[in-house]
Amino acid sequence: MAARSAERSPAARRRRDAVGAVDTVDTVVDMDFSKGHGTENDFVLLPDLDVRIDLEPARVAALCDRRSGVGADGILRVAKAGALAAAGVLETLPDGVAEDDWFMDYRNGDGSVAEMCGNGVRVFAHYIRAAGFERRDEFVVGSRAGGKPVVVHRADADRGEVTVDMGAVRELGATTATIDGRVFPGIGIDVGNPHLACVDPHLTASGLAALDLTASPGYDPGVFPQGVNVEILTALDGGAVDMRVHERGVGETRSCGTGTVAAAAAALRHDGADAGRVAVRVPGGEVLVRIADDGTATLRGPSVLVASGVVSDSWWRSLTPTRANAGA
Ligand SMILES: N[C@@H](CCC[C@H](N)C(=O)O)C(=O)O
Repeated sequence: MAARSAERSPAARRRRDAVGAVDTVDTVVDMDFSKGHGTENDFVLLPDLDVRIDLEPARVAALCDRRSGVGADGILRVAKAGALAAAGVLETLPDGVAEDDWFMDYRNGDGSVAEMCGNGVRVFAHYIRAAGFERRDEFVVGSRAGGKPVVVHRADADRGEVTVDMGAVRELGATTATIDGRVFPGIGIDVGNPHLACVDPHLTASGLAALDLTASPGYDPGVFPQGVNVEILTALDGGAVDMRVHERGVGETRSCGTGTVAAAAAALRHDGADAGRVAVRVPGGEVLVRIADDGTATLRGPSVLVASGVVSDSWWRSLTPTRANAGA
């Protein structure tokens, strides 16, 4: 997966040096953060317009830890795409992303980088509006999977509602997932990041709720060499499905935006349709997915900003003694 190896590449370092950009190691003091969620898929948002925060994996994991950190499924660094490229965080600007576009620099809770996060884009867009960084209702949020146009329907201090143009939904073919000791047929789906969506027509909402998703589902690494997010769902009934998800780099989460798009595509395909509108119920709420005839999708749903604060500078520096505390 290109996005994972693009961090701090020699080419990116050369460009950063050429433009005299700041290094991202420990030049930030007392980091501001906000905490938000989209259907209970929760994130720590780090406004970092000058790209000074060193988001090395161990620090991301520590910040996301639910007992010893702030606690979240992932981190959303808030910056402009051009600033991230200048700092060497992005090697190149992804398709459809301009230097002046906002960029959601997403990290999973285990510190790994992922190409895209559908709920993250919704919360990111709500946050930059609520925080006053952006005034428009329609703009592009960059991700490693390309530019994602958003429409902000509502952006109050705490509540938001956002539609994301998720772009192309690409089927990767039939495969299986092993969940809770059972093998489920499913299809691989690329929504910018990899998914394996399994529709089980015999599954009821209560049967779905009873499945044990604590262990990582089994999958074919030949089909998903970079790992995969696995969705298990009921068949379409009255335009809606129930879904649970086990996310790559996180574990079970209460919602996954890209996962709901993959689930909607799989549910429609199971019904013999290519396009349509699907309400996807997840443990953390409900979102609406529309898949168009041209194979692109939109995702609409709520966003909530619940808190803001400051990360202790001494705690943050204590996380990486070899770098942050060198000489201290
Ligand atoms: N929760 C996200 C997806 C986050 C990335 C995923 N875990 C991966 O590694 O691909 C969403 O809302 O889409």
